[in-house]
Amino acid sequence: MSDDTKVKVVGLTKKFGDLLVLNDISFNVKKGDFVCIVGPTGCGKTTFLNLLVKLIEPTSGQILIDGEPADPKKHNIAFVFQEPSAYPWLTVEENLQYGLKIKKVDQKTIEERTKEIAESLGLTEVLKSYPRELSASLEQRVVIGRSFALHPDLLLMDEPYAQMDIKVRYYLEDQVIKLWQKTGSTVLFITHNIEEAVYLSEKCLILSQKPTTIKEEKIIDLPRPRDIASPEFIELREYVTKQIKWW
Ligand SMILES: Nc1ncnc2c1ncn2[C@@H]1O[C@H](COP(=O)(O)OP(=O)(O)OP(=O)(O)O)[C@@H](O)[C@H]1O
Repeated sequence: MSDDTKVKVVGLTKKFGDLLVLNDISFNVKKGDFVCIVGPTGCGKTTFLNLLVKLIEPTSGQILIDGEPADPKKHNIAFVFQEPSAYPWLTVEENLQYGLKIKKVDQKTIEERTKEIAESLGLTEVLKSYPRELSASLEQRVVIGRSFALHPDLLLMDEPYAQMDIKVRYYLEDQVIKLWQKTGSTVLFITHNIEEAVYLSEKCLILSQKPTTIKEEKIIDLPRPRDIASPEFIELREYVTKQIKWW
């Protein structure tokens, strides 16, 4: 495996009973890449992330991170799922610092990261609040902040902005790009929103209907910052939409 491969997926197959969901999928993700996974509803996008973090086991095939079987205990992975899942017994500040304390990061770095993340995600005013005192959208920002704070090697995001209004979503899309540019993390981002995928990614992995295979790996070679109203952007957005064709 070449040195610049972060994630290597080999012959990955997942069945639930008789239902064949992922059908012998293979692909590589380069270190530092930003890949969006798009595809029809129910094609197995979340199943793929669940396999990656070992919530479930594959029927066959494997996922390697840095050449070794994926293991969230060993690899520096952070994830944000669709439903907000801040730790309810901790304040916002304690949530942001949770992973850093487990990793025994020094106190000065913890304080610097907390300040920076709280400012960039608009959480400074609520640092002493508990998740139950926040809206779902604000709670999701806490979860996003908790994962950003770790400066993970691999950041997995499953429709993280689905519940946000459009202004907040645009703002948070720019924040994830900033984090990615600053830390060099590899990002795998699942979304239903094709505009979001073309705005964020260096590559769109387009999945087929079940039994799911990779329909295309589409390179998104637009300069940044991207302009969603430019003809080049619209052309790519329409191309990816046509490839998915779930209607
Ligand atoms: N634990 C499970 N047991 C049985 N079937 C499952 C299980 N988890 C997922 N499935 C089925 O596997 C298929 C893929 O589900 P998955 O949630 O991964 O799709 P998805 O692409 O993320 O969907 P969406 O676009 O709606 O978010 C679906 O048909 C789903 O019903």
